[in-house]
Amino acid sequence: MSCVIGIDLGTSAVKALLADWSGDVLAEVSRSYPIFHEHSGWSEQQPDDWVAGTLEALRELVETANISADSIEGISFSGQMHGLVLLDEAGNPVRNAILWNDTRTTAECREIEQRLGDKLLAITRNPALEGFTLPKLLWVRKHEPSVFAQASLFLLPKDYVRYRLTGALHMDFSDAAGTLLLDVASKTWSADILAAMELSAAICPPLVASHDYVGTLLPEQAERTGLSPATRVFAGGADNACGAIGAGILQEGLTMCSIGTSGVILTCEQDSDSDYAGKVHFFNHGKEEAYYAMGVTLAAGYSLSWFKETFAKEASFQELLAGVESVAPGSNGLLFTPYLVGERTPHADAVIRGSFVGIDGSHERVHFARAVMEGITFSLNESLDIFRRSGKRIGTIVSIGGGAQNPVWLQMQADVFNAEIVALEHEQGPGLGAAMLAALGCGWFESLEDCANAFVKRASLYKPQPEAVAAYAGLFRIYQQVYEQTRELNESLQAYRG
Ligand SMILES: Nc1ncnc2c1ncn2[C@@H]1O[C@H](COP(=O)(O)OP(=O)(O)O)[C@@H](O)[C@H]1O
Ligand SMILES: O=C(CO)[C@@H](O)[C@H](O)COP(=O)(O)O
Repeated sequence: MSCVIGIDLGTSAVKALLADWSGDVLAEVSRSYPIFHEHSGWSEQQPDDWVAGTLEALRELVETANISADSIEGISFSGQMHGLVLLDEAGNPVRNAILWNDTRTTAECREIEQRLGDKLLAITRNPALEGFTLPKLLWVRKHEPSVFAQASLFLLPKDYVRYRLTGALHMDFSDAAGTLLLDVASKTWSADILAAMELSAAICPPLVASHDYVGTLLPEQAERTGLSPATRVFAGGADNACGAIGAGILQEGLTMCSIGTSGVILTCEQDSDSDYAGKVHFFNHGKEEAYYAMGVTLAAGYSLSWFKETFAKEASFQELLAGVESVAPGSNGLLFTPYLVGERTPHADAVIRGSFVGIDGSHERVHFARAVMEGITFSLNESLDIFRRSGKRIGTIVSIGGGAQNPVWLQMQADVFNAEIVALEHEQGPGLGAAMLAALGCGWFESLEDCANAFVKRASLYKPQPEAVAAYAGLFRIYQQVYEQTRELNESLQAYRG
C-alpha cells in the first residue's frame, strides 16, 4: 500500500499524519514545544525544538503505522506562517525564531510605510503588519546588529525543518507571500522592496511551488526516523494555504474557518487583482495560479488555551468545556474580547489587550469558558463581515483546526456566522493539505481538485438556529463597541506591562 506523510508545523505542536491513496488517515502523532514570551508582545520559539519534535513524531508515526518504510513515497509540509528564522553561512540559526504573533515591530512597520508608500500594497497586496517577516528582519538589524551581521539567509519555520531533513534550502510561494518581500502577482522577490529597505537579495532563499519536488531525506535523518532515504520530499505551503487545500477550498466562492492558535476566515480567489484595499490579507495559494484572502484573529485557540492554563490547568479541553451547551447565547451577560497579544483583523493594533465585560456575582467558570468561545467567534465574524460587505455571499463554511473538535463550538459558529458549518472527518486540515501536496507531487493525481475528491471527507453539518442567530446578532453589535471603548484604557495601561 502506497502512503504519504503530511507534517503540520503548528504553533502549539508539530503534527504528522500518514494517509493512503484513498485519503484515509492511517496514523497520526504530535509533539508539542515551548513558546517564549520574554516581554509583553514578544513570542519566540527555538527552531531546533521544531526539528527535534518533527524527527520524534516521524519515528513514532512509522512505528505506530507498522508498514514498510518503502511504501511511504512522499512527504510534504504545512507551517505556521511569517516566523523569522535567520541562518548563518553554516546553516545554523543565529537566534530564536520571532513568530507570527510577536508584535514588537510597530516602529519597523511605520518605517516600511514611510519608505514604500503605496508601492507596498501594489506589490505585496498587503499592508505592513507587525506579524509579517520583513518588519522582524528590520527589528533584528536595528536592535541586534551583531546578530544580524552573522545572518546570510532567512527562512520560514517549515522551511527550516525541511532544510534539516533534506539539506536543501527553499521557500514556497504561499509562505513567501507572508514575508512582505514577494511580488505576489509575478511570484518573484521584489527588487523594489529589497532596494528600498536596503536588504541584499542574497538573504532570500530560492522560490518553488508548493507541490515541487525538492529532494530526498538525508541518510542520517532517514535512519533516525525509520523512513527510507529514497522518500521524496515536496516543498509544502503556509498552514492556512494547506488548511484550505485540506478543506477542499480550491475554487472561488469557497470559504474556511480555522481555529488553531490563531483564527482565520479565508476565501479562495482566482484573480490576483481582487482588491480588499489591505483590510484582509491577500496571499498566493498552495494551488498554482490561485490566491486567497483572509482575516486573522491573533489569539483564537490561544485565548482558550490561556484560559485553561490559567484557571483550570489540570482539566482537559473536554472537561473545561463540559456544560457550556447549557449556558444560553451571551453567557449571562458576559462578553470577552480575545486581544491577548494585540489584534490583526479588523483592528491592526499591537497595543490593545483583551477584556471580560459584565462580570456578575452569579457567573461560574462555565460562563467564562463560553464567553471565551463566543468572543473568539465574534472576532472571526468581524472578518466574515468584511467579506460580506465586499459583496461575497457566504452561505457555507468549512471549519477546521483544534476548535473544530468541539460540537458546541461548531454550532456556535453556525449561529454567530449565520452560515452552514461543515465539519470534516479529519479536523487537521493543514496536515491533510500537506499530505495532498505530497500525493500530487508523487503523481497520484492530475490536480489538487482530483486529490480533494478522494481526500476531503465531510463528516457533519451544523445549520444556523434562528433564535440563536438573532441573539448573537444583538450581542455582536455590543461586542464591536468594546474595541473602541477600551483602546485608550489599554494605551494608558501599556506603561505597566512587563
Ligand atoms: N477538544 C477541544 N475543544 C475545543 N478546542 C480545542 C480542543 N482541543 C484543542 N482546542 C483548541 O485548539 C487549539 C489548537 O489547535 P491547532 O489547530 O492544533 O493549533 P496549531 O496548529 O496552532 O498548533 C488550542 O489552542 C485550543 O484552543
Ligand atoms: O499569522 C498567521 C496567518 O497570517 C497564523 O495563522 C499563523 O500561520 C499561525 O497559525 P496556527 O499555528 O494558528 O495554525
